[in-house]
Amino acid sequence: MPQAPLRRYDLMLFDLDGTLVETAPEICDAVNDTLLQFDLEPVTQQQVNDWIGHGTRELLIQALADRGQTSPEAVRHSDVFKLIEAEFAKHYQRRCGTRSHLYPHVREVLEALRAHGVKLAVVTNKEGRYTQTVLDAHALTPLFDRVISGDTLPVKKPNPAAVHSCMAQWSVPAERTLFVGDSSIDAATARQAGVAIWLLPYGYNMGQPIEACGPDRVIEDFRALLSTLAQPAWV
Ligand SMILES: O=C(O)COP(=O)(O)O
Repeated sequence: MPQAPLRRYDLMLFDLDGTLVETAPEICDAVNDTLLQFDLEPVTQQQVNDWIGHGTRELLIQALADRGQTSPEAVRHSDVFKLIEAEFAKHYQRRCGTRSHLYPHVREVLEALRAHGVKLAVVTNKEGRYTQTVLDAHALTPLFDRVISGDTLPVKKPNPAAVHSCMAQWSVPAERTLFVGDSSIDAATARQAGVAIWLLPYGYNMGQPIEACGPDRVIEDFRALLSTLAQPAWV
């Protein structure tokens, strides 16, 4: 009889920005390219870091509201926003891959998890057009079985729909599913889905300490995920 593979989880879901890839520097570049084009003052890297989490479109709205001294709501409903967003998309496309990089050991760990038969998915609030650009810039697309972006489903994180959808696709129960992220949004998503959550401390958590999110584990090093491969299902 073939032996069941030794692994604690059958499905792992990964946040993108701040978990797999450090993206903030080039997002900041693309935002500031856009602001400059529309005669607005630049924003700082720290502001951009703290705005990451609700999607790149939302981040652009925050930046425009901050620089234009208006509310995000006013930006969202302004006639010119569509035009500015289209320009931003061009800048981001151009900047993507110039100052982003995979965090240490990400590729080797994902490859090892795949080799052990773990299903891997990206669950990000980044819009699909930008997610694809980042994944392609770092040759990550072939490593994932599924990618769910902020606009793939009618709802985004912290709604647990993306997690439930992946669990249903491969018939994996909650106790065999792990979410890996960097923010309170990821923690809330995992909790609402009833799955375990491990957080990396080096990403973007809107300026808050990661321990405050109450994760099952904080892992300093991506290689900690490999420990799940040495465990039988009942651990
Ligand atoms: O683009 C964002 O703001 C968030 O992206 P993330 O969900 O991958 O952290």
